[in-house]
Formats: sequence, structure tokens, C-alpha cells
Amino acid sequence: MPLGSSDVTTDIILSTSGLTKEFGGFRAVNGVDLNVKRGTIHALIGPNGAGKTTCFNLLTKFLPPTKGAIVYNGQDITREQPAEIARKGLVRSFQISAVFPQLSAKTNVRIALQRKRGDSFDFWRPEKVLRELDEEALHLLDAVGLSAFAALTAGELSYGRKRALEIATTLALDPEMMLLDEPMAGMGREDVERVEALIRKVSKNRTILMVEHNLSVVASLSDHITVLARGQILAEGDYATVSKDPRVIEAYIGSGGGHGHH
Ligand SMILES: Nc1ncnc2c1ncn2[C@@H]1O[C@H](COP(=O)(O)OP(=O)(O)OP(=O)(O)O)[C@@H](O)[C@H]1O
Repeated sequence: MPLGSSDVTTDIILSTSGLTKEFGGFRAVNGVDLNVKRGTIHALIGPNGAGKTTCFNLLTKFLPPTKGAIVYNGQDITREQPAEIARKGLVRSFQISAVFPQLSAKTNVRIALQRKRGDSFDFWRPEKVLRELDEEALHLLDAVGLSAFAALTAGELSYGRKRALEIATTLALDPEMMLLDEPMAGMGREDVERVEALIRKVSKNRTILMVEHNLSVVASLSDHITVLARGQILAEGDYATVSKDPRVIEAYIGSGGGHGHH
């Protein structure tokens, strides 16, 4: 094999071919060929109903595809379960339910660390091990700007800080690739700025794929953008390229957000 040709494949960490999901004959995702480059922040955008969430749920294995394949690090993961791909380093974040509201921020992160070690039910850990885990948890909380809130329960944290905590619990699993589902949803401007900086920080040495509606966040964070419309890829490229693509503009205007274009 000539030098360089292997780079083309190893450069791609996650890819899909012909990825399709039908709901009772309706194709919510229709033949999507997605290629996510290793080490990049890749955004999946598109107007309402474009199929972003469905596509995301296929990638995270929350839904089985009707047709097509998903390959992660050269391995076919099309038929695998979420826990199996998580063990391979592909982890979905921002599942609010993954955080226990009555437990402290520190304990939440410690539980994630214990889960990573596979001993979450090991209540009789010697105190020394627990201390080590606590230290590691504090280190992770510090990394997401939550060191001052370690003792608060997750339920007491503001919305943006809850999301930062979710990132900390995801980082505890040390994922190679993180899948983020609308990380900025429901956030005020201050939280958006904080979480944006956090995503940029944790993206070092990682790959991130996110579905995000906030286009200014997409513009400032993404290396590469895939625009979906009607279940298919409409355009791809950096923000400057896709945002001036007439088909993209038309798709966004055409979807109209319920303002009477259709
Ligand atoms: N479980 C389901 N059963 C039937 N139809 C579904 C189901 N899930 C999604 N759809 C349909 O598939 C299409 C794509 O939906 P999806 O939620 O993936 O789009 P989206 O791009 O995430 O939209 P939004 O930006 O509004 O969240 C929509 O027409 C939706 O009604």
C-alpha cells in the first residue's frame, strides 16, 4: 500500500455509509455518508425536522438503523449497544439523567470514575482507594471550573453548571470521542460562553461530534459542519462555506420555523 493512503482511513475516526432510519415508511435519515475526522469538532446542523436527532440517536446506538453501517476506528459498530461503544471510547454526554441530583458534585464524578474501573457496586472499597478517587474527582471538577461547588448536590447547581458536571462525569470515562446532544440547549448567554470554552478545552486530544442549534456556537467551535435537510446531507464544510451556500440558506428559510413560508 503506498504511503499516505492508509492515512486517509485512520484520519477518519467515525464514519457512516448509507445510514438510513425509517419510521413506518418515512425516511427520517436517508442514506447519510458521514465522515468525522480524528481530533476535530464536527457539528451536525440543519432546519427543524432535518433528521439531526435521529442521526445522533443512530450514532449513539440509541436507535437501530434500518439500513447502512457505522464504523468507529475501523470497527463496524452498527449492531453494538451503547455500553459496548462506550467501552471502545465513544461516549455520549448530556444525558441529564446520568447525574444524580441528590448526590454531591464530587460523588457524581467519583461514581463515574468507579464505573470506568468497573467497580460501581464495590461499597467496601478501602478508604485509601476512596480518597484517591475523591482526589481524581476533584481534579476533574477543577478542569470544568466546578472546584468551588464540589460539595453542593447536583440538584443545587445552575443549569450551565449541571452541564459542566455532566462533562466532568463524561471525562471521567476518558472518552476518545464525545457525542454532544445540543450542549447549549436552554442556556443563558453566560452559561453558553462558559460551556463553549469548556468544550474547546476538552476537545484537545479528542474528537467531538455535536448537534447544536445555536449557530454562533457552531460558527465559533466547529472545524467541520455537516448540514442535514430532509434526512440527507445538503452541504459540508467550514462555517464560512456552508453559511453562504444558497441551498443551506434556502433550507433554513424554507423551514421557516413556523413563520408562514410554507
Ligand atoms: N420515533 C419517531 N417516529 C416517527 N417519526 C419520527 C420519530 N422520530 C423522528 N421522527 C420524524 O423524523 C423527522 C426527523 O426528526 P428529527 O427529530 O431527527 O429531526 P431534527 O433535525 O432533530 O429536528 P429538530 O431540529 O426539530 O429537533 C421528523 O419529521 C420527525 O417527525
